[in-house]
Amino acid sequence: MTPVQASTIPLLSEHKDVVVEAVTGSGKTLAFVIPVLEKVFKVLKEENEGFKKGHFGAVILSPTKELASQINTVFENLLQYYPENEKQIKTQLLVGSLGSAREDLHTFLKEKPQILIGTPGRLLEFLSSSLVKTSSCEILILDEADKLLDISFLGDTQSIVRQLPRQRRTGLFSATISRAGTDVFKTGLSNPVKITVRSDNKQQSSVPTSLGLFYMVVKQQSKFKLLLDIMINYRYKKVIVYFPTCTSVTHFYSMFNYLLSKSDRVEKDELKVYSLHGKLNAKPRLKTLENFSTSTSSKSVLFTTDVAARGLDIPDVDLVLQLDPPTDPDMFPHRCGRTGRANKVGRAITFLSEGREEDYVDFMEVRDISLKHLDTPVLKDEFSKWYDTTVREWLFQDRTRYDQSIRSYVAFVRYYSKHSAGSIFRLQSLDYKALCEMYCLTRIPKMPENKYIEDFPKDGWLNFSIDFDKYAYKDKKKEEARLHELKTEERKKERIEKAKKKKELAKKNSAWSSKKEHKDQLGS
Ligand SMILES: Nc1ncnc2c1ncn2[C@@H]1O[C@H](COP(=O)(O)OP(=O)(O)OP(=O)(O)O)[C@@H](O)[C@H]1O
Repeated sequence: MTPVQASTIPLLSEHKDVVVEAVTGSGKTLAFVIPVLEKVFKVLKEENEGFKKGHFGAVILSPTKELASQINTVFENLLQYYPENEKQIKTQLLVGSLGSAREDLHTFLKEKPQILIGTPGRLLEFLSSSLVKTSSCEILILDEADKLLDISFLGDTQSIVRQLPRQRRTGLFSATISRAGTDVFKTGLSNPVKITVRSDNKQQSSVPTSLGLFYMVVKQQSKFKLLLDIMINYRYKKVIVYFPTCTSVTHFYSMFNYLLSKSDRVEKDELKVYSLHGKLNAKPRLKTLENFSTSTSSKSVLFTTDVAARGLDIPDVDLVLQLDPPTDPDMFPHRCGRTGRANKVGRAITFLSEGREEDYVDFMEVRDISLKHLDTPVLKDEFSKWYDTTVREWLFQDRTRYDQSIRSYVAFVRYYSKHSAGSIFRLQSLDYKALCEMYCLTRIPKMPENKYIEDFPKDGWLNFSIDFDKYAYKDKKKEEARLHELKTEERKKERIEKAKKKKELAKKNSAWSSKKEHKDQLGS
């Protein structure tokens, strides 16, 4: 057993509620999976009939579908070794958009699972059915409990807690549970034992010693270029890259694939890219995660957002790279903790934009997270030129890409304004022109934040311009609509121009005729 398992399993299996804080990758999942199995096993042994129809014995709550699915897999892996002659223990995964709530209910009544694993929204919907009886529930687990108790989930989590019997065990788990403060008691804990497992390095509170935390100071416009350079030139095998928003994942995923296809420094299929974010449906999300986890390419990289920051246990990730720090500093150790798990060595590198963002290092130090400086690799001129040309080539192939760039840029500015460390990540200090360059924009989009831009270029145009009238969509229907709109616009302009000319002429004529009239009057 790992230390957290050795401390937690005996307590939770017996009669204690627990609040467990242990570094990322320290084995918290098995620390609750085993007690849950023991509790269910006891009921099956002691009561001949087992659980009555519509009843279940345990609930495990997780903030994301991916994590819920992973926990379900850990149960399934263990249950493979469960004796066949015993009454079978079954689990059911309850997460939104995998199937309908009705289908979930149907499966529950048919399969009679004793352990329910799900996300708060779907679980709440499920429990609201009169066919589901909660009175036999023996144990409730909140994995990533501080997240489940934050503002986004608290309402649902508490509604679930209220529906379960008071006489039950409760276990709260997270690498950052302290952040939840006294909110932990909103889960109906009774006399809990707090278990804390820190890293050997006393200075790091929530990440293990095997995980090296680094930062690089990078020019805003070079971030993605640098990422590509690192992916091509360094020997990392499995990498997770955190992007600020869902739109930026989509945008850079497409761009990255194009750059790879055009690069003569990467063999075909040598480097495989995956994308995962919260705006994708549950099925493709889970599939992507599985494909990335089992990828056999010599290098694999997952572009994602905070949706894949907590709890995910993907084997052999050796680098986590953050293009920008998360808006919530509590997310930082979770993102980094996707590598350096279970005593394996891992590295997490965070890009900080040159200037004020460098203060983030001291800010994290106060939170017991020490980041070491790494020299930023120098990009070769030849590579840089190739990158710029290839990116423009990609951009001009389809106008949709430009629209996407604008959306990503705007979403980034919104994201930036949400940083809880507002004195470091200031909208006033953002280098908007460099940001436009990174997001492949030739013109600064109209936004209220433009007031912070010194030397605002004429009409917002940056170093190169595009003839937007000729910039086409690849999609035929979209292009037809654009051309139609363009024509309508041209006609409208012509009409306005004509009307203007007519008015001017009328004015001229009236001036002339009134002058003539005046002269005539003088003459007479
Ligand atoms: N007793 C053990 N011996 C060896 N490996 C273990 C043991 N317990 C767990 N592991 C492995 O350690 C890895 C990390 O475990 P787990 O995902 O439970 O970590 P965690 O503490 O929940 O991390 P996080 O805070 O990121 O959610 C897993 O791959 C798991 O299989």
